[in-house]
Amino acid sequence: MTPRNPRDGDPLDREVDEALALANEAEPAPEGPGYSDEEDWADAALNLANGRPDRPAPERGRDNSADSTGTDWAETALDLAHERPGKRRESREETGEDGAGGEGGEGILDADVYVWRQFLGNSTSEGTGSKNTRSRAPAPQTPAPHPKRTPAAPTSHPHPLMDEPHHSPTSWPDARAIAARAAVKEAAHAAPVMRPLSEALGQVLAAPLAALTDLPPFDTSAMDGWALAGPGPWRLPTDEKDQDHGILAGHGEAAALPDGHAVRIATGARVPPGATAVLRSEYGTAAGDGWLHASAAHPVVLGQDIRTRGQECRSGDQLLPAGTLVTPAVLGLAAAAGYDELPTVRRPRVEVLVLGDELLTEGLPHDGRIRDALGPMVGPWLRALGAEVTGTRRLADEADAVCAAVAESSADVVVTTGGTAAGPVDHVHPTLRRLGAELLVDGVAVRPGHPMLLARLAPESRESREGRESRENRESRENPESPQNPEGPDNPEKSETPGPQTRPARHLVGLPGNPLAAVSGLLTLAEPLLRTLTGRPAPAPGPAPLAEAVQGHPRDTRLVPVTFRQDAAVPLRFNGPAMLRGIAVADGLAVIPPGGAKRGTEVEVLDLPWSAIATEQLSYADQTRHADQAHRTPQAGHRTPQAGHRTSQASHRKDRAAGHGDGEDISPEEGPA
Ligand SMILES: Nc1nc2c(c(=O)[nH]1)N[C@H]1C(S)=C(S)[C@@H](COP(=O)(O)OP(=O)(O)OC[C@H]3O[C@@H](n4cnc5c(N)ncnc54)[C@H](O)[C@@H]3O)O[C@H]1N2
Ligand code: MOO
Repeated sequence: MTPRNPRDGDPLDREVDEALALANEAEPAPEGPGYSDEEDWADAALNLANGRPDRPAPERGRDNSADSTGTDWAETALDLAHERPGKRRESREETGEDGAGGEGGEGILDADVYVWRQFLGNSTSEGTGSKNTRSRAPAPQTPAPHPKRTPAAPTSHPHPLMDEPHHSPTSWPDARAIAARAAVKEAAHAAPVMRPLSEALGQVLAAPLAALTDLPPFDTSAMDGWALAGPGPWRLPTDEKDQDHGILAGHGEAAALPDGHAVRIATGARVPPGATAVLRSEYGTAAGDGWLHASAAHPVVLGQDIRTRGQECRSGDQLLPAGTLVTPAVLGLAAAAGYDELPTVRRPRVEVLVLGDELLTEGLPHDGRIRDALGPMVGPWLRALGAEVTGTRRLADEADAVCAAVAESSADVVVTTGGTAAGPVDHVHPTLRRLGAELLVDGVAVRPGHPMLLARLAPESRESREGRESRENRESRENPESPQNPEGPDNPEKSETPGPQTRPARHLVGLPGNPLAAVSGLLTLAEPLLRTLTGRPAPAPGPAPLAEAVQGHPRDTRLVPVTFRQDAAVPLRFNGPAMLRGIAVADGLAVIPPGGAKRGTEVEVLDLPWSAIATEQLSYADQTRHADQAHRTPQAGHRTPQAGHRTSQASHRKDRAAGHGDGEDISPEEGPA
């Protein structure tokens, strides 16, 4: 049996996570990151906590004969933590080691001390000077058990990966890159969907938008005034109607204007042939003698206030590349350029499976049961990421039920919540094994959310598809009113179920059950996966300076909810893995590298995809109005989507930051610790 990775499933790691959250809340964080002088003791504390040796005994000066009673091994961690930096540095140099994590740049975790203090009743135990410490330390290879807390031993903690080759979590950047690449083939095979403009908001252009007309399509007047021919003064028409209104917008071509003549014209009206300029009404005087005079202050310039045909674009010009998000402005431009419908990227169909017997769908928590916080949250977020959420189903913690639900799902992407860890009813790993799925990412070095996973499922088998289809047909015959989604019309769109040939594989994103960990999984794995499947551009990198230092995990990336104030990212409290209070008032998730980040450090901030939700909702309203209109696939010869052209959408961060700068945002200090 391969020894378990000490980082997998260690309860102490969870304590560290909680402590990180609390440490951020309790005291102002010291100016991080790095705390390079203290790297050793943090490693030592973690190593001992994880029941593994920290340093070879001679270098550490441990006395192997020391008695290993009770709290010794824990005290040792604390003792190491209290060592003087100079001493530690010396020890590091002596050993030539680079820290236990092997990833470099590891930093101290004040939170580690916090955890240890909690275990030890907030005391550091008597006589724990740097020298005494070493002589009292137990043999590092055989840490004595703590009376209250036994360091995890390989055999005491079954983990689904124990029987597999050495498994280490994927780094956070790698996990995102893998997720972004995972469905490239599927994205390339998906046929575009033609949508009427009224249903295209929030979709992504599957093909470049080429102008179907010149814009403006003819020479138009930019102002209300007179169309003029040649130099003035100009003779005005004698016809009463022409004197009153002249040429109005929305009419066919007017009669040619002879040289030296003028005629009233409205903004947007077609300029008559022969006109050389437009004179604004406020710059000219029609004295009543049949002549128009330009005011001396505004001499007429050739072509003034005429918008010439094709000024904005010529027919055939590319206005927008494929991959552009259809915003209200894009709808307007497309309409102006002659479009009635747009080729859009087919939205990936996503089914959400919420696992957990303890979950309630209504009312207050009782009898050890809690409200399902993920069911209401994950679907809308997935829609904001461009998915067509076909349904959110709650499943019992029952292996066969979970396996059947995943196997039979017709969705392109199955998103599960909970059950990713190694508990007795955590059925995600066993299900994936049973289904022969390929694990692309199995655990990520990120806090919270480290048990998250991404798998490639075999395409739905023919038997499974036929069984499902006949069941669905039967159900819809029996109850034609009932939506397929048991939660109601999660999405009113007509389903864009493609043929099996366009869905060569399906994917599964396993989100951890802790709610903030699930959000972390959404942004780490689901966002890049769906970005590829929806043809959306990668978000523009949006670094922001940290308003205060943030403690780091020694090896893992941390994602910390932040709000923006005067362009700086202010870390929010209540950022523990099981908490949603921080993220609920956040503008984004700051990416804190292993070891932490100092105040002022520019860190990446992941946008939370709720600005897109607004467009989804608008789209929803429009869709209900146009429910009778079927989606059509493009006719032969219609423009086909082209890969590779992606524009990055403007980041809203600056705007949001400006908004928060006015002092009306929610204070990150609000609420009790
Ligand atoms: N032995 C180990 N235990 C745990 C590990 C580990 O590595 N080894 N990792 C911990 C971490 S970190 C996380 S995160 C969780 C992930 O656990 P699961 O994905 O298996 O999720 P559950 O055990 O089902 O639930 C965890 C937690 O979250 C609550 N939960 C679940 N679903 C919901 C929901 N829809 N709404 C609200 N809350 C939910 C659940 O009640 C649990 O409290 O595992 C740790 N354990
Ligand atoms: O720490 Mo878990 O990764 O709670 O998310």
